[in-house]
Amino acid sequence: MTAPEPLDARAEVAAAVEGIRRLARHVSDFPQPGVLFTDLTPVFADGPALRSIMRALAAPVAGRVDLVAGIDARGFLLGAGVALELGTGVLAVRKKGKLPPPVHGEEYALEYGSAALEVPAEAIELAGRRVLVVDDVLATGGTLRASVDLLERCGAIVETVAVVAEVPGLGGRERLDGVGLHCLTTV
Ligand SMILES: O=P(O)(O)OC[C@H]1O[C@H](OP(=O)(O)OP(=O)(O)O)[C@H](O)[C@@H]1O
Ligand SMILES: Nc1ncnc2[nH]cnc12
Repeated sequence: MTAPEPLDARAEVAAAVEGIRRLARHVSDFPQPGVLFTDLTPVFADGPALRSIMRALAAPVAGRVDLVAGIDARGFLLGAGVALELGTGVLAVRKKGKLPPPVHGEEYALEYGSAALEVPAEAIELAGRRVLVVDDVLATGGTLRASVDLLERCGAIVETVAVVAEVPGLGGRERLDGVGLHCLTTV
């Protein structure tokens, strides 16, 4: 049996979910036919909702991580705020070609295409670091699976993957089998 979350974490999750449900936008056939796109930018533009989200993502791992990894690009909006809540630094996990060499990289497929993510190979010590990975949306799980694999290849210990919203029915949760997943809500 897992220990219950502290009361304040539950309150933050409830406030965050209310903001997400109220403000998230769903757009058909974007960025390509057949995709129902979940746009969280109106949620992040709301001060109280953004604050609740930062706190809700941070609370379960307080004291258990020493680095937050934000995924390019929407995960960047969350990464720095969550890191400030936790008192850690933030790592930008960047799309291919944005970081100077040397880098470690990982290719992946997502709901509407393929891409690659990179982190610095030497400039930041990742071996033994306990990392919280944050992003806005979990869909097929390709992005977060690649992020976890990349960070673990660099010697990091991924404590938890935290996302604001999960798009159900695309296999993302299954793709992250074996990884601690904290998802605030489904959309
Ligand atoms: O679970 P998946 O199928 O991998 O999809 C989820 C990813 O897709 C979106 O990013 P996108 O690649 O569109 O990049 P962006 O943040 O630059 O818009 C989203 O921010 C996640 O990172
Ligand atoms: N349906 C979706 N909505 C928002 N972001 C996504 N990334 C991948 N699939 C997505």
